[in-house]
Amino acid sequence: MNITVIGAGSWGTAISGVAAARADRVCVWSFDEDSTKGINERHVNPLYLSDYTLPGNVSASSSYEEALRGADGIIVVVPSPFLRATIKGAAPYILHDVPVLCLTKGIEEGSGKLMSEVVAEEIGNPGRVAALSGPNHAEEICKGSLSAAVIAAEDHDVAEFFRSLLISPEFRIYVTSDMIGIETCAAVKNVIAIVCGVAAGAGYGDNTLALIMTRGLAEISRIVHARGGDPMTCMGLAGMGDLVATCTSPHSRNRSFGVAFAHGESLEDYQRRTHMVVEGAAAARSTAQLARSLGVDAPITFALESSLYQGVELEEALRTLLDRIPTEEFYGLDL
Ligand SMILES: NC(=O)C1=CN([C@@H]2O[C@H](COP(=O)(O)OP(=O)(O)OC[C@H]3O[C@@H](n4cnc5c(N)ncnc54)[C@H](O)[C@@H]3O)[C@@H](O)[C@H]2O)C=CC1
Ligand SMILES: O=C(CO)COP(=O)(O)O
Repeated sequence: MNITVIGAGSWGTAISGVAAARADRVCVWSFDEDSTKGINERHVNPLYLSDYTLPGNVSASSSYEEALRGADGIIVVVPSPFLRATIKGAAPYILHDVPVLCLTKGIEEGSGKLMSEVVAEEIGNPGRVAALSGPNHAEEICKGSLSAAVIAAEDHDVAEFFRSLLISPEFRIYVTSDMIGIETCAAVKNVIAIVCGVAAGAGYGDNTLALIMTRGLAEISRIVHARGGDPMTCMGLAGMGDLVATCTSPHSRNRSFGVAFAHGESLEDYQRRTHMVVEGAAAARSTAQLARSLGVDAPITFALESSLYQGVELEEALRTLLDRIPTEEFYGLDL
């Protein structure tokens, strides 16, 4: 079986190694020529997870045509800001019935579309597109550290195809049909993780962290419900599981950026310094747009959006949050 992974960042590199255990051949499409060269010559991606040696049946290419030739299954894992353009470029080489699994976490700005919806729009035949999410820091997955994820698909056979490709004793994979739920959780938890980082950077304690995570989960649930997903999904791996991992882990780029932002570093400087994506920064804007269009109250997201993009000082954004009068613990959804 031949698998193509589109995207050679940290998660693309780690998932290539996971897929290589069952596939005969894995070919990674990489935007960066240095990654392509490193993987083909030394089985190492010099830009991401550079201390991880990929299995010998993983190769790389910067050509869509070459990377996608003969693919029996495709995994898409490019950061959300580049997803549509990348899939548009790859689409002519993707056959109509090949199953596709989307690992990107985000919401498209402007359209409010989920990542699998963007992929399906560009390649057609939406029933063959699935999504995977969960608490899965690439740094731990590539070391075989015990983890779990959930795959969502409309078509159970598509979910099973990818589950049997990726499952192992170290990587437990559950399935669900709630694509909206898991993909919305995946995008919005990154926003909440930045705010947790901001609070930690500003000197707040663990009670505050728990407060932001819990009210963040309520915010995510309201958006999932309004978008047509199942709020119970928020209690699972893609919801609470990933929220806990991202809001507390030193591996999280979103949390780390929040800490740096509280200390005065700009988003641009942080991304240049780390050359990694901070998905929650893009998601703060796209989630806020989506919440407004759905008429959902999303105060934590609105506060981050205002200080990242509308020139509102961080202290003022936090004060706006704290000035809210606590009322009913749950509102706006049928939990
Ligand atoms: N890193 C992780 O542990 C996890 C990441 N994810 C998600 O996976 C997705 C990919 O993230 P990472 O692999 O972490 O990325 P990364 O931050 O490690 O790397 C950035 C990637 O963007 C690529 N890139 C830069 N400019 C580009 C362009 N113009 N067009 C196309 N690609 C370009 C780079 O080549 C590189 O592959 C994100 O949505 C992220 O939220 C999900 C679970 C775990
Ligand atoms: O989604 C992730 C872990 O599940 C990765 O989170 P960060 O992008 O914050 O590192």
